[in-house]
Amino acid sequence: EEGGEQEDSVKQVINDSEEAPKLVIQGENRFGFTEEEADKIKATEEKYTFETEVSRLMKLIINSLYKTREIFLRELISNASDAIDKIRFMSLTDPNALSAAPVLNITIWADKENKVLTISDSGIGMTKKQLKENLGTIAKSGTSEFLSAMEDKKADMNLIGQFGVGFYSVFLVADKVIVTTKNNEDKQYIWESQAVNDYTIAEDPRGNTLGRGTQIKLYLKDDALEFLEDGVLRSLILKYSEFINFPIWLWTKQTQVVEPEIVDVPDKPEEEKKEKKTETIEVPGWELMNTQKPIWSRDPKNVTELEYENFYMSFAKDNNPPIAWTHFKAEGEVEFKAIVYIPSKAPEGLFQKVQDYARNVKLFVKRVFITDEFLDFVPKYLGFIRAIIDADDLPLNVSRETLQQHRTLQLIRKRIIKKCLELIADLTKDDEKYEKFLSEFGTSLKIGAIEDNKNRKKIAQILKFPSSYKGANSTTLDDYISRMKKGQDKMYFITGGSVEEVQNSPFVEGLVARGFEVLYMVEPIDEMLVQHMPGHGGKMFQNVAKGDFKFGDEDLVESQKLKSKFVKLIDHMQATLIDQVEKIEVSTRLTTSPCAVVATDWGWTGNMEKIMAAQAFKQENPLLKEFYAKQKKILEINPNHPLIIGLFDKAENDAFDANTKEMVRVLYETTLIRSGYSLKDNLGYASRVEKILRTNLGVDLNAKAEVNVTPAEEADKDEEKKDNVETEDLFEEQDHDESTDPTKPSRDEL
Ligand SMILES: Nc1ncnc2c1ncn2[C@@H]1O[C@H](COP(=O)(O)OP(=O)(O)OP(=O)(O)O)[C@@H](O)[C@H]1O
Repeated sequence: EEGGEQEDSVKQVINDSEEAPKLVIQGENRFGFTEEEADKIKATEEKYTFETEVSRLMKLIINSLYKTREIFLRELISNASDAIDKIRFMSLTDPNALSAAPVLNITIWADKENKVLTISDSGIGMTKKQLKENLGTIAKSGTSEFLSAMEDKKADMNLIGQFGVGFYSVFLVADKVIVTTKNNEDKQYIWESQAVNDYTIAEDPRGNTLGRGTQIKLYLKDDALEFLEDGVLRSLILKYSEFINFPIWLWTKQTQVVEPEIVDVPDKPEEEKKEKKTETIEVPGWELMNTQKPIWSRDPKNVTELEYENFYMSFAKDNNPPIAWTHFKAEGEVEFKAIVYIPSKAPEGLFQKVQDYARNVKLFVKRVFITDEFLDFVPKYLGFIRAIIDADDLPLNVSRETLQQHRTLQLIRKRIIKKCLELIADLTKDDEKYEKFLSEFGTSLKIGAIEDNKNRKKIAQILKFPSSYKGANSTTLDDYISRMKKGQDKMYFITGGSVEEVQNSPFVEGLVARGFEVLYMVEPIDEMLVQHMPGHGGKMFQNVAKGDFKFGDEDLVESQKLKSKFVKLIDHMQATLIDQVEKIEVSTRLTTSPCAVVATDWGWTGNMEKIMAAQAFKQENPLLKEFYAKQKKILEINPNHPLIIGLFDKAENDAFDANTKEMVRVLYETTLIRSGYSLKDNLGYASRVEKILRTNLGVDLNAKAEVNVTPAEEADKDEEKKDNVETEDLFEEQDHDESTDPTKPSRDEL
């Protein structure tokens, strides 16, 4: 039988060569099946259709012109390693788990003659049920988004592993794939697919040849034969196996030096004996491709930056190197080694719960992978970190569920959180890096300051905000405090939608004119932050858009005088804005703006109103929302502004007519917009502005635009009927098609 010879030679080399590792080859390495076996498979195989999403994915993969198709190997090696991790974990509590195939390894064999690449592992294998679930459906959520992004060419095939569909990348290079698998709980099965809509599963007529594990045979496409070349394969495996904790063996031809037989003829001179040259011959055999010494167990002094980066990119399945990391050994109460990484980019959907487990922390115990299924190992706000923890003293016989509650793990958790915050604090020393970090994870830190009472102080020290002093760059609160003016006892801030918006806010101008610095809180979360963190470093925050705000340099007598001077105007304005405005005050804080709308102490600022309108709040308590929305506001007028002086004159001269009232309304509404609020009556505002425009242009207030429009024609009833009949025919035709052509999708599927 074809290939049988090769199988023999495989074994021989391993047994005979002194150099050969002690290795039991998992599974059979024959090519194909005997005719009898093939017939048996044909007769017993069951056909299944791929889930729609799998077919969609497959279509994308098959038609992909993706250049780096090599990633299929990364995915297969990673799956093999996961499968071995699983059986090794089981063996901790079940001594018989490994007996069917005690040696844990991954083997890769390129068969040039038959154009087949085989990857085998002695991992956990799959039962028939798991085969169907794992290689026929897509379990993980988020895949749909990946598919849409791929279809719109917005995503990269490289990301495939992050979406739990890495296996299907085999179809980048193969047009037929056969998976043979044996799990301890079931028989050996064969899964086969030619990347169309269906796949088959059959019991293996050869029985259990694997012992335990999975063998994947890729029948390579003609344009993918390079992956059988020794050089190509070798460099790829080296690239992807560096951080795999199990031996990966590649079937290669090794060069061996053969010493010439020296026949000791006594009368020949020594030189002649030496002339006989040594020969080199090529011997096929298994070659170990990785060293499997986990990077975290090495001395940090001997690990290069590049190694740390590559390790991160490999285990986190991230294309970008991390922005920072810390590698440490904890001693004392609890002993463990860990590497904590901060990615350079926030993962997709950081604040949404896409999966049950974040899978961002991998726990090993004495180098044995235990789990990455933790429910919030670190608090959610630190959910972006990636960590590897290898503990020495954790009980291995507890279930994964109770493990998380274990005291030792709780201690580890505390240490990891502390280390994370130290790592971030360390980042602050490098301005450029820290700004980059904040643009990705600044919101996370603020959530931390809100939620993590214990660490709030620490987090507050590393928060940064743009300010009137720093412009769009940002300042820490401590730096802000160091620049506070004499007698200033509060940290001034304003909230809003963007730096540009708040920079021009009427509330900021008076402060900036006096030389005070104002913090710009332009993220929606900031409103919540100041509620939970009322101050820092002994200084309270002060919202400059709130009604009670005072500079401290106000002249009470002067302001009383102004109030009496403007009383008539205030009365007129108050009467005009009776429904919207609680009171009107003569402002001391305005310099360049005519007026400003401020929130009462308990009312919402414009920014808060917008946030609440956009959030789930509307479902929670509509009554409360209405209450806040109806809160009347305070209108401050600038006594020095020409517009206000103009209105003042109208009031004093008893000329506060309907037209003036209309202008007051428009002025108020424009001020609402400038102060960050949204209008309740957009149409009313628009028509008031139009009226002012008309008046200024001297156009008749009631003149209408003249346009000629042709009314649409009435539909012809008879024609319509005919059209419908035609459409029905079309459906009938399709029905007919379906019944004759089984490859076409049914209407339901469509
Ligand atoms: N060599 C294997 N041995 C045992 N099970 C496997 C093997 N390869 C794949 N599987 C099973 O098939 C499932 C799907 O594999 P796939 O690579 O598509 O996604 P994944 O490995 O779950 O996701 P990710 O790539 O994010 O780890 C795996 O979760 C695993 O249960």
